[in-house]
Amino acid sequence: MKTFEALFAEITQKAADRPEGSGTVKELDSGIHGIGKKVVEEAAEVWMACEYETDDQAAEEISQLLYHLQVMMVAKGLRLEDVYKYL
Ligand SMILES: N=c1c2ncn([C@@H]3O[C@H](COP(=O)(O)OP(=O)(O)OP(=O)(O)O)[C@@H](O)[C@H]3O)c2ncn1[C@@H]1O[C@H](COP(=O)(O)O)[C@@H](O)[C@H]1O
Repeated sequence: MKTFEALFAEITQKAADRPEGSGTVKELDSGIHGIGKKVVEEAAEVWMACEYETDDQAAEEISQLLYHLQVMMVAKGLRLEDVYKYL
C-alpha cells in the first residue's frame, strides 16, 4: 500500500523526469491556477462524498484531494517538512 511520503516522492520524480503520458506532468503544466482548480474541485467532491456517499467513496475522494495537494506542493517547490512543521 502506498504511503503519503511514497506518493510525494513519486510525484517529485515525475516532475523531474517528465515521462510521456504522465497525468502529473500535465497537471503541473496547467500551473498554480490549474492545480488550484483541481484542489477546490476535489475538496468539494470530498465534502459531497462524506455527506452522501459510502465510506469507501469518501476515502477515494480524500485520496484524490491529497494527490492534488501534493502536486500543488511540488509546483510550489514545497517539501513535506515545510508542511509537517505546522502539523
Ligand atoms: N493518486 C493519484 C491520483 N489521484 C487523483 N488523480 C488524478 O485526479 C483525477 C481525479 O479526478 P476525478 O475523479 O474528479 O475525475 P475527472 O475530473 O474526470 O479527472 P480529469 O478529467 O480532471 O483528469 C484522476 O483522473 C487523475 O487524473 C491522480 N493521478 C495520479 N495519482 C498517482 O500519482 C502517481 C503518478 O501518476 P502519473 O503522473 O499519472 O503517472 C501514480 O502513483 C498515480 O497512482
